Amino acid sequence: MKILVLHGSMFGHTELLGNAIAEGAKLVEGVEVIFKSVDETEPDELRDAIGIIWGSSGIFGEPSPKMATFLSKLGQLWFTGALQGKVGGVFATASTQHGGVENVCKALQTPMQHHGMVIVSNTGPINADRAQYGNPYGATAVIPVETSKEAPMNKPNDSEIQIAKEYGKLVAETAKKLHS
Ligand SMILES: Cc1cc2nc3c(=O)[nH]c(=O)nc-3n(C[C@H](O)[C@H](O)[C@H](O)COP(=O)(O)O)c2cc1C
Repeated sequence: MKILVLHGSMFGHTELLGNAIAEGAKLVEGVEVIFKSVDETEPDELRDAIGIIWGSSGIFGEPSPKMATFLSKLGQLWFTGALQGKVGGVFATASTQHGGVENVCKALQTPMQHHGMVIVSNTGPINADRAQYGNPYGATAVIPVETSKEAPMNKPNDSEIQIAKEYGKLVAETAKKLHS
């Protein structure tokens, strides 16, 4: 039972969040998790996955060009109904609190709906962490831009990583329930 976690990260930030999602999905017994960039992914690789989680950085409030290019290659999969019934989830990063991270999630869900996928909300225990860092649409992180090119890369905070792990696990569990 394969779960694909695919990122359209341009500078590495979204890749870190995607890695946490993949780590969470790996906690589900019997599930094989593949984590990679969309530009290293051929559309046919999606055919035998039971769950697909894809994510992107926000570029002016929309998914990155890398992600958009990948989505534009999925026409044949739509035409053949290849993704219908698969379980889906999304993730996104941006650098500012109101910089469009929710919009990016919604924009990443729309193609999943066109493909007939079953989208999993990012739900869990209602605690202080989720109240501040949770996002019903998917796993997200707001990561400030580095102050210079030499500065070390900023990362999602511990709460964002933890919620992302829980989301990866939830999507994988849901996919396993629906497909076993
Ligand atoms: C051209 C460009 C446009 C961006 N637009 C936004 C934006 O609208 N809102 C925001 O909060 N961050 C914006 N960002 C910041 C990125 O979304 C943020 O740094 C993200 O974490 C980068 O992820 P990545 O390293 O995985 O590509 C933009 C960055 C670039 C380069």
